[in-house]
Amino acid sequence: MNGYRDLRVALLGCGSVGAQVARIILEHGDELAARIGAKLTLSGIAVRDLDAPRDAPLPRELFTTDAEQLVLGADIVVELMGGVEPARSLILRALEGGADVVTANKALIAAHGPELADAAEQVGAQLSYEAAVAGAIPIIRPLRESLAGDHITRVLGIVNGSTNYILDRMDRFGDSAEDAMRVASELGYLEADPTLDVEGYDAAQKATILASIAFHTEVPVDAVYREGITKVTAEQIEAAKHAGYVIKLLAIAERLTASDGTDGVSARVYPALIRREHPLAAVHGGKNAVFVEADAAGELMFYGAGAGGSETASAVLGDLVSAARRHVVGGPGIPGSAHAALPILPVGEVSTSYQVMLEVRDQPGVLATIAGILSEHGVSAANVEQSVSTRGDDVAAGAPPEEPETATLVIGTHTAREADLAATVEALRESDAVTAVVSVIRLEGNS
Ligand SMILES: NC(=O)c1ccc[n+]([C@@H]2O[C@H](COP(=O)([O-])OP(=O)(O)OC[C@H]3O[C@@H](n4cnc5c(N)ncnc54)[C@H](O)[C@@H]3O)[C@@H](O)[C@H]2O)c1
Ligand SMILES: N[C@@H](CCO)C(=O)O
Ligand code: NA
Repeated sequence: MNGYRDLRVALLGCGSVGAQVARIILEHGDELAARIGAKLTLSGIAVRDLDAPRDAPLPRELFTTDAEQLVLGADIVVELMGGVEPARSLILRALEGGADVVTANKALIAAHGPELADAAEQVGAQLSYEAAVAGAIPIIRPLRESLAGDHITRVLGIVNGSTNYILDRMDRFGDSAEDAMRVASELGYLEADPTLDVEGYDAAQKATILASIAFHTEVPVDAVYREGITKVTAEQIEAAKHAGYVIKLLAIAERLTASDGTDGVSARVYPALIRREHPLAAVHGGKNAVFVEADAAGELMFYGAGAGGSETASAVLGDLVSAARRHVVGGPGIPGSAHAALPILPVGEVSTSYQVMLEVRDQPGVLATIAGILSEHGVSAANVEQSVSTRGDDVAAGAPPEEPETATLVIGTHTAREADLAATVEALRESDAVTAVVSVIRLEGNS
């Protein structure tokens, strides 16, 4: 286009997201050039197989299998291959050469974010990764820029679409965990290794990134406490519904004061109860949402598509336009920010409340014993409900009760320190009054 200088964009990877990014650059080149003040020229697309089918019609002459060479001549490198290597080495090479880098690679940023941010800062280049958390949803830039003058206290995210889809099916259609997982798999919602989704690894990577940005602190992914959804049962979902809650897999980043007065950060992922009136409870299907609490702004929620080729490409293009604008107007990239360097506190320091489902001996004195165990640990019950008794079933079946008759109790606690709650559950497990701890789930989202 006349009057505009060219900015050479090297695209690494041409899968679901990469093909859409290339398509948008080619289809909307004129409009993008007008917004940027320079023309984005795709200098090449690094692929593994030159002849593989693509999700968009793209000129074959753009493809190359030589990613290293492609990176060398680029002004901006867009990495959409995924995985740690060779993505990490290629990005380092690009940054060392002064190119700006845009990536959607959550696994890489979670594991090597500080190293890459340092490399970018050394040369005044820009490293951006809006698409790495919650896909299309603008959340990195709002945390980093729009809320830069506020004090963020907590971030609660539904940042894994496939597990949200599974839990939502169980809640809304009464699916068993196995059936919901099978449908999610058939629809292609799960990662190639579904463990990444259902055991919470993907959400933990995103929690690391959210916590690091929100609290200006390096939060290693290994420091994120993590539980997945594989132990969530249809019975738990039913009990939650009955009590006015929904179960969501949450990635939580929170400012905390530990019991010894230390100010720190907690990053954690687990399935938790959320009140059905909470905005996060209305996040259905494979959608994502991030709920942010900040001192001045109050409560904010960012909602939308956490995955999908063109949806994720939207976030990549936003970063690409921002990097390109910087080439036009000059100035260094936005540096990483880890100046607060807060300690990462263990999950035991978190304040939360538990809902515990117990199978107990159905005999006098049991409730008093359980109340005693709670109070010994400084935990108080907010509500206790006896939901089921096996006595009627045994009699109806005419079977002599070989096992002692039992009842199911659901106890909701008031807020307490996680360590005290966990110790309470252990003591309950060991008590003669309790025949089984059926399930334990935390309650989140209260102010
Ligand atoms: N798909 C989504 O909805 C989504 C959402 C958010 C973030 N992301 C992230 O975006 C990135 C890309 O995801 P995707 O869904 O497009 O993956 P994909 O598997 O569809 O595409 C990746 C492509 O990169 C190619 N590739 C891998 N290694 C390569 C190499 N060494 N040289 C050349 N090509 C190579 C693969 O052959 C493949 O075509 C990942 O980091 C992913 O985590 C994806
Ligand atoms: N497996 C991820 C893809 C998007 O990062 C999800 O289910 O949300
Ligand atoms: Na995003």
